[in-house]
Amino acid sequence: MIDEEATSMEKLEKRGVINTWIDKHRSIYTAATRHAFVVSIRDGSVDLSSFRTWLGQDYLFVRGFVPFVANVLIRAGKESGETSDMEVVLGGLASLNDEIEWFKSEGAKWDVDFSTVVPQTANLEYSRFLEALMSSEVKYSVMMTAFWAIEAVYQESFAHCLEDGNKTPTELTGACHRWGNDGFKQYCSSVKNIAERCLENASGDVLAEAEDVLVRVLEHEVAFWEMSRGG
Ligand SMILES: Cc1ncc(CNC=O)c(N)n1
Repeated sequence: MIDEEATSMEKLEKRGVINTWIDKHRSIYTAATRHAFVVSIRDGSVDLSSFRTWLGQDYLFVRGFVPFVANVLIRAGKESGETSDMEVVLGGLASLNDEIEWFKSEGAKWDVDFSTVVPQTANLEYSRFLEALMSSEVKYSVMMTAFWAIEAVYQESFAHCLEDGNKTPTELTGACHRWGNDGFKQYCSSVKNIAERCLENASGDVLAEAEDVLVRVLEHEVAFWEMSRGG
């Protein structure tokens, strides 16, 4: 092999398989991270009834996401060769504890009574998908890829609402900071590194499954944002 080829292959490898998949599925990735609802928060045109719908549905989602993350934590403790995996996931679980409290105070602020919120189809379908991922048959690397994608969509979306030139209404910056802050970005990057490390040793079949799961997360995220349109 000529040197030039070796160098470019090395570069390709270092880029990581997740970035390669994101490039390959760029349109759905952009649809998930730059949805009209998110863009409307950033440009200040957001309809408050849409925000309230999202808030109620996301509260229900997060309650279902906790057992999923707890499952990831258990798998990290059992199956990962690296002790730090468990610490990263535990950090995520701890922030979900704060997050539920945040949702409650936000619910009171926007007069959304969570006890009467009914999960919509997109939410139920997303929960069912998470349930399926908790099966012991799903490989740790696949689960970790899904976990990263779920977190990364929110990080990328809400960070966009805080970028230069935003007109995000002050009363919505709390939500944006929750997922758009640098600590959450760092945490997503740690989860991505774990997923990448696991995928390095994965078989072709497992890689194909992880890629499929990544795309399905993005589709569920788009459908989730879409619920806010109903107001
Ligand atoms: C639908 C959805 N996807 C991802 C997140 C972010 N993770 C935890 O909060 C979220 N809250 N909701």
